[in-house]
Amino acid sequence: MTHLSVNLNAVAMLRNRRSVPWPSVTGIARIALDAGADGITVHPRPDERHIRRTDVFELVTLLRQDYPGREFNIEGYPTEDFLTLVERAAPDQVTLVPDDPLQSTSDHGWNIEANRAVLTPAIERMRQAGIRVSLFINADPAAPAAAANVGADRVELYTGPYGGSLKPELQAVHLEALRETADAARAAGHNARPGQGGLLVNAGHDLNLVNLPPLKQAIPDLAEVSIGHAITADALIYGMAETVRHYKIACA
Ligand SMILES: CC(=O)[C@@H](O)[C@H](O)COP(=O)(O)O
Ligand SMILES: NCC(=O)COP(=O)(O)O
Repeated sequence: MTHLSVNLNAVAMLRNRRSVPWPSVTGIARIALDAGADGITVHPRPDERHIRRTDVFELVTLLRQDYPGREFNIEGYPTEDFLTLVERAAPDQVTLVPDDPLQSTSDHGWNIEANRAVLTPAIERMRQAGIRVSLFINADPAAPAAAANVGADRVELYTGPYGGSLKPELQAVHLEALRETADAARAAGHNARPGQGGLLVNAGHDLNLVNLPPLKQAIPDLAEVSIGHAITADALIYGMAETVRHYKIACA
């Protein structure tokens, strides 16, 4: 089974249109968790355009008090501010993403070799705090070995090119590259940490109910998907609880 982590960025963005506290980010999180979501993901950006620092702490309190065992995943670029926020919130997982603060959304994974000096101490610091580290990577079979070498526990496949491509033949090419990268991750983990198992693989960006099943078929041992944009869009039609139940079936 693949874990479903519901990303609440888009819910926070809707709330932030006005100076009122609704839709409530923690309220929607509760509905998603009651419907069976395995975890919650947020990507607090420096300008707080959607998730605010206060949301991070309210969500961690909600999860720890009322949903023990469900996972909290925080995504972001490893600035000092971000790493301090993550240490204070103590999520289960941090996903390091190479986003420029001005970027409108995530559109690529790490060039790990070129960013070794940024990543190695950040990963070590997060692991010292007892937080699992995942690195956001492109569909590139060389990336998982590099991720294992800088100490990451997992990789998250950037699925934007796959999820966003509307031509089936192009989508098939992207899917094959994702499959090859997941194969490389299993091998990379074994090589970097003999006896401790492969590097687990997460995936996210522009996944939805149509493109998730073929991804699951290509990568049956996919550990986790984090999905926000499509879940929020589907929730406008079906409601959050019903939408989460549909995605849980796709993750089974
Ligand atoms: C890291 C990642 O894949 C992103 O999907 C991100 O969480 C989305 O960020 P925005 O919601 O700000 O577009
Ligand atoms: N890590 C990807 C994520 O959290 C959500 O991406 P999207 O579904 O909003 O594109």
